Amino acid sequence: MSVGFREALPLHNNRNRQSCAFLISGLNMKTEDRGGANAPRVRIAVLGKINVGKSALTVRYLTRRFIGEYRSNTDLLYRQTVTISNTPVEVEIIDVSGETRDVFPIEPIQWADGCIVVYSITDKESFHYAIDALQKLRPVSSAPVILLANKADLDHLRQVDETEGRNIANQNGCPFFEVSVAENSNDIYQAFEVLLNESRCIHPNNANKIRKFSVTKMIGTLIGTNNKCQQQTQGGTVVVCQKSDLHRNRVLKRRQNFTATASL
Ligand SMILES: Nc1nc2c(ncn2[C@@H]2O[C@H](COP(=O)(O)OP(=O)(O)OP(=O)(O)O)[C@@H](O)[C@H]2O)c(=O)[nH]1
Repeated sequence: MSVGFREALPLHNNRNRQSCAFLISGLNMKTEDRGGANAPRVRIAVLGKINVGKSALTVRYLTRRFIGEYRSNTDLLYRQTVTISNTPVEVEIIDVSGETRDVFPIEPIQWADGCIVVYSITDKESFHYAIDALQKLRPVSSAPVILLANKADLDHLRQVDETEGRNIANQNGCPFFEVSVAENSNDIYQAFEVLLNESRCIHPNNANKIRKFSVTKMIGTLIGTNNKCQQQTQGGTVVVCQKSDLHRNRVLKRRQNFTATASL
């Protein structure tokens, strides 16, 4: 069950409202290995408490695969080109680690054109974390935000009702999605589409040079132990950077000791 930006736009951003509605009505997005020259770039930050499924969500969206067992303790930057309404868009997604976060992650939020705040329906604390994040976001960023409840497949362990999540989203003027990354909910893709469309509407001229990627190799990077700063592949990239790079290159910082096992 989800609420789209068309409903949320009046509370959220009046600029480009008509064009956003047009784009949303024509949702047709798929991940691609490459895009055209001068594709616009949209940057997304994925926030949330530890263990809510931020990494699994990001990888699911980019690869259609579910990362089942892994651990991570730093932020990751993913790059991929997707097609939205027949237009290639270079997407950068920062997966903000919840593990070592003792202060609110302002840097990735200010870097991003749009934010996804994630909580787990099985973890009430993660819901409170998400509420707190939504409140702290607004003073530091005007970027579009969506609230995403994950692990809907674990209904028997549910601690947060869907209506609670939707009410908080409504109060904050943002779309709400309840999904199961493990089960490949269609709402996962709709959530990204809605956010990317809205973010692109706000930043229509952020054209950048295109990169080429390989999703398969990106997964290899996730599973492997390569610590190079950047893994450029045929279809996708995972970037490992230092925090100090954030201001210099508008590229995000990153984590170590990342191990993963991909399952389809
Ligand atoms: N049952 C179920 N498990 C999930 C789902 N999404 C993620 N998981 C599991 O939840 C655990 C945490 O997922 P991660 O993606 O590492 O969570 P995270 O928020 O990125 O965690 P940090 O990076 O440590 O902040 C993993 O064991 C995943 O397999 C889901 O939709 N359903």
